[in-house]
Amino acid sequence: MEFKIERPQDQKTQELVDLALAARNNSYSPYSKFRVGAAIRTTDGKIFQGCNIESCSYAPTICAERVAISNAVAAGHKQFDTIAISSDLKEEFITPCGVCRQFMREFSKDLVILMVRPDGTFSRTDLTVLLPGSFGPESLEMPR
Ligand SMILES: O=c1ccn([C@H]2C[C@H](O)[C@@H](CO)O2)c(=O)[nH]1
Ligand SMILES: [Zn+2]
Repeated sequence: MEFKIERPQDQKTQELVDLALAARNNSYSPYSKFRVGAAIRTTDGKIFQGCNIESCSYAPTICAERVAISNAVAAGHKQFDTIAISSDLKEEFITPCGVCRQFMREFSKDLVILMVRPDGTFSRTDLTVLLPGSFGPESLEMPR
C-alpha cells in the first residue's frame, strides 16, 4: 500500500485531526501500551471521539474507531463522512483493524479514513480501498 503524506489544508480537517490526537489521552491501554484515538465526523458536521479500551481478559478489548462510532450511534447519528485515527507511531500510519473496517462498513460503503501521525501529518484512504468486495447490510436484503 502506498501512503501519500498530507497536512490539514482546511479548518474542518484540522479540527478532526486535532480531536483524534487528543482522544489518545483517554486511551486505557495498560497491556499493549499502544494508545489510539479516533474522531468521526457526521454528514451534518458533528464530531464524536473514541479511544481504545483494553481488558485484563484481552478479548473484550475495543478499538478507538469502534468506540467513536458507538458514541455517535448512541447519540443518534449514523451517517458519516470521515474518520481520523491516531496513534503514537511516529513514522507509520495507523491503519484500522479488520474488525473495525467491517464495523465502519455497517454505516458507510466509502467512508474516508485519515491515518494520523503525532505531528498531525496524515495519509488518506477510504473503505472501498481497505475493504474491497465487502459484505454489507444490503446483502441481507437480497432474494434468498
Ligand atoms: O486501528 C487500531 C489498531 C489497534 N487498536 C488498539 C487495540 C489495542 O488496544 C491496541 C493494540 O492492538 O491498539 C485500535 O484501537 N485501533
Ligand atoms: Zn479495530
